[in-house]
Amino acid sequence: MPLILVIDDDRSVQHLVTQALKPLKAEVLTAQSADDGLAQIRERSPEVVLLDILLPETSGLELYRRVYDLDPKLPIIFITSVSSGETAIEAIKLGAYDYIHKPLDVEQLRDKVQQAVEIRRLMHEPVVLPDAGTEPHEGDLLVGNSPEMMEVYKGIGRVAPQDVTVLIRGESGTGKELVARAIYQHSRRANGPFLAINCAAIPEGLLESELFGHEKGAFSGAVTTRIGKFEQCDGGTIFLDEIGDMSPMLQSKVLRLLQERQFERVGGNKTIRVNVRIIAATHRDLENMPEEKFRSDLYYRLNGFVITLPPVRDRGDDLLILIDHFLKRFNRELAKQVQGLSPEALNLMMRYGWPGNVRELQSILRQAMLQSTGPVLIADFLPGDVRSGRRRNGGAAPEAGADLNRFIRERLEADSKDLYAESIEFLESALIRRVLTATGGNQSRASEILGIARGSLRNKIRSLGISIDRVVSDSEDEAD
Ligand SMILES: Nc1ncnc2c1ncn2[C@@H]1O[C@H](COP(=O)(O)OP(=O)(O)OP(=O)(O)O)[C@@H](O)[C@H]1O
Repeated sequence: MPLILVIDDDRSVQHLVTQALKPLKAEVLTAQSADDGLAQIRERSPEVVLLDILLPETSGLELYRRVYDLDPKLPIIFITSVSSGETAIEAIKLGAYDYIHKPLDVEQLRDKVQQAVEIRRLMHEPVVLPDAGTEPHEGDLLVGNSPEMMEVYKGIGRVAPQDVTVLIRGESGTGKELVARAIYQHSRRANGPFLAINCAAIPEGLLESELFGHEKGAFSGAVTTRIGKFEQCDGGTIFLDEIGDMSPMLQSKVLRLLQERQFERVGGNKTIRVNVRIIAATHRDLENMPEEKFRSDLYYRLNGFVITLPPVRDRGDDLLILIDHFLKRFNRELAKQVQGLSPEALNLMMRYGWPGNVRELQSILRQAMLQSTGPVLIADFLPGDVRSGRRRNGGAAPEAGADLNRFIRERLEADSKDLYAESIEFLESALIRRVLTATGGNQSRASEILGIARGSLRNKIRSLGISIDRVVSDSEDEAD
């Protein structure tokens, strides 16, 4: 339950905030003076503070500085009136999270508080890299020790202390946000601010102003100047999630920021210089997007350091480790005593393609555990998609990327008598599909890469029953 503190001498504001935040199931603390507010911050450690900018005796800005000294990463939302708008801008420049005008709009208040709670979680909740199998007492553990995940941990370790831009790639739910947080927390900017923007979630027209701010009167509705996230995050780290969904016009503004560290607010002509580290993420295949969708110069600029998260179906036995990890966690959280999965349930989980990756695994296990009554989780509690053995992610991809170990294990369980030939065929099929995906179905290019004659590639494609159209359309689906 989030803990929110309101510091305002006006009891009607305290009451309104308490009522407004009820749907968030938040506990709301109230303070009428600066001293009371500071005392509660020390004693109760709220997650977000709503602070009246016009407090009697102390100015809100002065109190902000004192709160900042106590906890520089505590998100503060100022409650302002139109007449105190300039002070609010000042506060944002000093690093306050946001501000909201009186009379308070309940929906807007709820949204801002929710976002602030999330930002606090991203900044404070530690991401722990695996270390000799110990489970941390707090925070999120990055689970898995497949070679692909080892590369990810190595990448985080290598890039975090360097002050460079990072691009995190991977399908939805593979842990890109977790990796971004880990980089931030292990960086030299760990004590500075961290802000996250999902570029796909904000309408195109609003994103520019959200990121770069705007001047008063820049467009109808711009009644006051607004400080954008880049300016607010000066000295810190910004996580641009789903950067592949950003419009080309904004891409060029981001490119300039990366190259020259400067920009102008919307409708402004004053050049503003900032020092922000960008961590970007995408599930899209940026290099194969047409120029009018994603600028290649930005792609090359972002591509300096890339961390690629593999899909769960390509992580081999990591799936078992992830299942074990979430079983333990949900046993704790849901007060259950599930010890494991029945062989049938486990087999179905291993065969499933996990298109939603770790996030989907988490939610399926949680749902199943909520329903389970005994110590063993049986297949009946798994959703239809998993039970039906459908792979849901387009047919070719799991086969192309599937794990050899898992294949061998399944064939051993099936008591195969031709495992050598079956495994070679499996490998050949996966390899050829993968290379054809990379070349967009171009067989000449694929035969060059593979180092085999075009004729023998054609024969293999035929004998292995590979459909070029299918491979290409599946790779396009993945990019969508
Ligand atoms: N290796 C991992 N170990 C433990 N938990 C993980 C791992 N990877 C992801 N998770 C968990 O899975 C969920 C999804 O992760 P996250 O939000 O980082 O994915 P994402 O790639 O950013 O997703 P999207 O592209 O949809 O935004 C989170 O709850 C995260 O904590």
